[in-house]
Amino acid sequence: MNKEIAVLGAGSWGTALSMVLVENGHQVIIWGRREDLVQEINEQHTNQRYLPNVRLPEQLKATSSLSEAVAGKDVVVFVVPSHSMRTIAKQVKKWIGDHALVVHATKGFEVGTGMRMSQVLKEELSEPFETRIAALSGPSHAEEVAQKCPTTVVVASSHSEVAEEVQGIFMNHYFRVYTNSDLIGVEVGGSLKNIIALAAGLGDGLGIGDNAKAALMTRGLAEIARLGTAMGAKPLTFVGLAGVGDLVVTCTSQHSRNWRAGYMISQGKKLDQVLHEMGMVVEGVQTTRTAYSLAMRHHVEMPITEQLYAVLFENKDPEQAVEDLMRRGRTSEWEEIIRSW
Ligand SMILES: NC(=O)C1=CN([C@@H]2O[C@H](COP(=O)(O)OP(=O)(O)OC[C@H]3O[C@@H](n4cnc5c(N)ncnc54)[C@H](O)[C@@H]3O)[C@@H](O)[C@H]2O)C=CC1
Ligand SMILES: O=C(CO)COP(=O)(O)O
Repeated sequence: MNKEIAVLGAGSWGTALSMVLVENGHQVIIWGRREDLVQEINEQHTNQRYLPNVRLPEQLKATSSLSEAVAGKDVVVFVVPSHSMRTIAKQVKKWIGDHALVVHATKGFEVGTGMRMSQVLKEELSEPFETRIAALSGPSHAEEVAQKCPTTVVVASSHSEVAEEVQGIFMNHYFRVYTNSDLIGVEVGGSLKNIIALAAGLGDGLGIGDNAKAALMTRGLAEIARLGTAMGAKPLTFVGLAGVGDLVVTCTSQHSRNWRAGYMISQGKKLDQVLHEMGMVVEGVQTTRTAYSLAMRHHVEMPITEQLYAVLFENKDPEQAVEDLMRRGRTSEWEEIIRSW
């Protein structure tokens, strides 16, 4: 059945997801902060800054009013950067109808608390949304979804009927949606892969080779799974779309902002300059900070994250970071993961 849907966040991902939803016959309104962007979407049917050279469907409406966006909607999709999730949730809670489904497609944790996005939403929206929150994640660059390239994602909720309802709303012939009951694993996998993508971009820029990149991805997955399981995730989730799937695409795609940020740092650019030049959200930077402290809180080793933290925030020489990773003490490949099962 067709739904009335609000998409909050008119960046690349919010715009691409809105296109999917319009394609599926839903009535979609996208909320953006900037009036000029809202006007561009409504009048030119483009979003040149965040999704260049894409023609948006004329049925897609945009607004800069949060109340207009969410009031009376069947589904509210949050696609704002993680740093603004709580503020936006606080602002909209008085307008979201009691019957609405809440979905988020954001990859990251709340800075300071280390909370997952569904936890932030639960805390802000409270009853009666406790059971009606789902997370959408997986290997899905907005640029390719907007071109209708075959894409698979996963929607997770602790309530299977919620995940299945969201699956039905988003799924179509080029956007295949799987369900998963492991909300923690899906959110943690989608967030932590950005750290490894940054490291992969750095490694590629330093020219450390394909063997090293395969090592970063594989050992990266091991540390993602280690922290994830310590946080309550199911290990199998990390070999699924929100784990290895998203890790592969983000470490290898030309579209990845996290990979590009790592590459630019390897060329000697300072972090501030990289973020300024990118002009888009690079979630992996703050996620590195958060994962670094979550690893301490949960007493798990995350050697790649620790080295990236030192490069990003303590001015460590990236080549030294690679050397230090290679000189770590001997260990067994599966020891820690098996211990955490
Ligand atoms: N771009 C992609 O291919 C994908 C992105 N994501 C995730 O989606 C989330 C959003 O990313 P994108 O749309 O790519 O970002 P983007 O960089 O393309 O756009 C960011 C949007 O957020 C808005 N924004 C920035 N600060 C804000 C604030 N304080 N309050 C409200 N809005 C604010 C900007 O105006 C802009 O509309 C991120 O967590 C990202 O990791 C997930 C899957 C794919
Ligand atoms: O999460 C993404 C693809 O699945 C987008 O990654 P970037 O933010 O690195 O572009």
